[in-house]
Amino acid sequence: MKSSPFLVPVPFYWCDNCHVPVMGKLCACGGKTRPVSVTPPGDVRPAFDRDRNLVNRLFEEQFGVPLIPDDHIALLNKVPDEDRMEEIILGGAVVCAIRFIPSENRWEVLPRESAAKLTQPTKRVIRVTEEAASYIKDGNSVLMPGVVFVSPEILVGDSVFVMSESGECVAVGRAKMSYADTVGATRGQLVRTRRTQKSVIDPAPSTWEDAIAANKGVLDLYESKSIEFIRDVISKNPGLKPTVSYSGGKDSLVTLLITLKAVGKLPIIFANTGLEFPETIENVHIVQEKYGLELIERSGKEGFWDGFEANGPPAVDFRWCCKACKLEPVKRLIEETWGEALSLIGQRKYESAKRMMSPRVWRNKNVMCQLSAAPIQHWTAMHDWLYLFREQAPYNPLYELGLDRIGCFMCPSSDIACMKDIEAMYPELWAMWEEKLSGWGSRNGKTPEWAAKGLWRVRESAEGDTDNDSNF
Ligand SMILES: Nc1ncnc2c1ncn2[C@@H]1O[C@H](COP(=O)(O)OS(=O)(=O)O)[C@@H](OP(=O)(O)O)[C@H]1O
Repeated sequence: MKSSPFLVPVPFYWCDNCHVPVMGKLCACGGKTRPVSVTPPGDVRPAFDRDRNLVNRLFEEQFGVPLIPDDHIALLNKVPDEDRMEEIILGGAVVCAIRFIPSENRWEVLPRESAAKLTQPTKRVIRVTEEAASYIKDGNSVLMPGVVFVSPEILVGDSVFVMSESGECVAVGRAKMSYADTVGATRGQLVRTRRTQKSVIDPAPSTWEDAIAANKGVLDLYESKSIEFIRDVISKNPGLKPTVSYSGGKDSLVTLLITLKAVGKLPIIFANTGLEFPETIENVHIVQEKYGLELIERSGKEGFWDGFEANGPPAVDFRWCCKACKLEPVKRLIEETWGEALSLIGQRKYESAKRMMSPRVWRNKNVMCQLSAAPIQHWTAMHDWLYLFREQAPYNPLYELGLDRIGCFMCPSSDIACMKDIEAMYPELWAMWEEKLSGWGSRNGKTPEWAAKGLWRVRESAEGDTDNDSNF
């Protein structure tokens, strides 16, 4: 049997003294940390204001109260699901997950018992006697005998909190009966409880400054290892022009900052696909100016629209676009300018199964003139963010607007939840894309749903060199 590439342990811990995440077994305070159990790959990241507002709004709609206290830091962990699902981590425990249901165009909260240690739900609550509570804590369903209170808004299928009369949350689960069904009922299964991992929670306030201080040793170590790697790969390849591939994303920004410390200024290469968000273009220029760097930009716009006419829109399983808009322009640029180059790239192993298996130094078969190297291959997104906060780096503001990955605005690898956000934030850009999709669709026998419902994102029968995860 093939083992999961994600069996690599996630270095994600919590310090109960400092009330912050620590990316190692020892906190800078000297205390030992405890591991936090998150779903692999565990590329945990901070919840920014927009993420916090979304979680609070959803929790309030379902359970009557917001979840995240203003003075607590919150983290997100993207987990595999039909579309988008995120674990929400507070106080060193996963307190709930939110998942997007594309067919219903809505989010749902899947709570865990630990959420009730942070906030007291007022909606979708069931109260049971202490005797029933001890039975339910053993993993049993909630049966009508023993139930003393049912919130009136409960419908069949709703997620609910099951509380004891003394106020302890004894289980979470899905209602099998509505409130109306329970009126006068003395029998029946009211809730099928969900087994969730019992986790320790440390519900105390803290700040990102506290987290940066707690991670000092870890960040210094990761930085010095990456510096060592950069110096080593450059010295082993003296004939190659060293450069940094900068995309306007957080990983390439970390890579750039570390490169500056390792060897000073190098030219940055930006392949402008013509499908970038305005904030990304602006970020590339801000970074170039702030660090006084030579920016070498190439456009991949023509390649994209020519490819679109010939192939139709790119799909998750047919990403011809990376080759056309990024690899080809960069290949030409390197061949024309230096012949061959070494590019430091913001690739990390926690980003995808393919990247988990990738070597740290490689050549893409489509760009043989470029030797690629990943100084931050072993970093998680949390390392990135703590480092960027510590260095007060000018990161792309799109991350604060709810995007966790920066790339082309209509990347087929984005989930529907993300595309809905982008459509709302950039209506004109999205309308242009839908028009192009509909035009190509009607010329090629596609139904209107193909364009409108995101069906274009998957093309099962595609063949050829699609360079799906471009390994830039
Ligand atoms: N357009 C463009 N121009 C210059 N450099 C780029 C570009 N796209 C990707 N990269 C480099 O590849 C790193 C990983 O990028 P991504 O995972 O976002 O994209 S890709 O799938 O590799 O195309 C990426 O780091 P981050 O984007 O910060 O993750 C860059 O170092």
